[in-house]
Amino acid sequence: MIHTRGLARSFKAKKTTVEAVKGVDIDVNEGELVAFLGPNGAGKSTTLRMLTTLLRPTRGSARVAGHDVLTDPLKVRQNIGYIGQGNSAGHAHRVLDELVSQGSFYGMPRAKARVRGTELLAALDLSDLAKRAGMTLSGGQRRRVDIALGMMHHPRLLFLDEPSTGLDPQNRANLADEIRRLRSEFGMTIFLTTHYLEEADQLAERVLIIDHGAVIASGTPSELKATLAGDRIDLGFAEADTAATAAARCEGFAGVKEVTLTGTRLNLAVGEGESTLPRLLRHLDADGITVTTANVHIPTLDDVFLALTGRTLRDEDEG
Ligand SMILES: Nc1ncnc2c1ncn2[C@@H]1O[C@H](COP(=O)(O)OP(=O)(O)OP(=O)(O)O)[C@@H](O)[C@H]1O
Repeated sequence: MIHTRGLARSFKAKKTTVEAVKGVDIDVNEGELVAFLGPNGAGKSTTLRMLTTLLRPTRGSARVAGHDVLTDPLKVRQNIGYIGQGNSAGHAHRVLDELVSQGSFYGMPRAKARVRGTELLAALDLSDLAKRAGMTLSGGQRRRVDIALGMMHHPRLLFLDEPSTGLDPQNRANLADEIRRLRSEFGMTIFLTTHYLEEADQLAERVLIIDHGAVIASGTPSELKATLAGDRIDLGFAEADTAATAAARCEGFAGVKEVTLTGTRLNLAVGEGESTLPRLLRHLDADGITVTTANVHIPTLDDVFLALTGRTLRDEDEG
């Protein structure tokens, strides 16, 4: 559904050149729900704008929904839906009329567009809002109307650029349900960008992580966490000496991959945290070593990002 090779885009800004996207290879199969995750400025929107034919690549190639973005941009547009950022500015038109206009834009007769619009509003639980002016809607309602707009022409592939930015957690969760439903009811392929870790983790079947214009990892959230981060155990001791003795005992213990000693604390990289911890505690206890605190840390996608880049996405996530 999406296949890019060496796709790149640079921008000339004053005397410097910004390499926003540095030659990415992306493959998304029909029916997949993929999240493109990365910090601000990583190159997500630039990639999306190239895939949706809004921006010309500097180098490389991209086939989207079966057509080449450079030689057949019109065909690409006819087969995709694009829901960009910041569509939520007020619209004076009524919601259903907006949908009908969108359908007309794609060459649908008005009567047909009205039927399609009514169907979509029902499918997205928006029928009650059909006669409301766009500008009177809440942020969450507006995003769902934006999705309906993007789906008027029956696209097989939907692009969503930061769909939940600016929404409160409740509306973000509702939108996630909606996106899952689009997948299951309409069998759509969905490619969304996000800098919300939880959203990528819970919603996407596959996550592509982008940083400084390059794709640095691709996999299911659990694959990425297992291969790139792994479980950790944190142990606390009353004295630094005890911690040092415990560190020596933990080296080479079954399931322990790495031991880091910091003062009175030990941090262990382990295969399977929840099953290793009780065995480890019994082992240390048998040697007369008293552990004062113990925690198992199951990795998040932020730990994956940290392992790959040495930086955290968490600060971005608060925004
Ligand atoms: N028109 C432009 N002129 C100059 N630089 C640009 C332009 N558009 C994007 N950039 C730069 O390209 C880089 C990637 O930007 P992009 O908007 O693709 O990032 P992003 O991952 O979508 O970030 P965000 O999460 O903030 O939307 C950034 O350094 C940005 O400043």
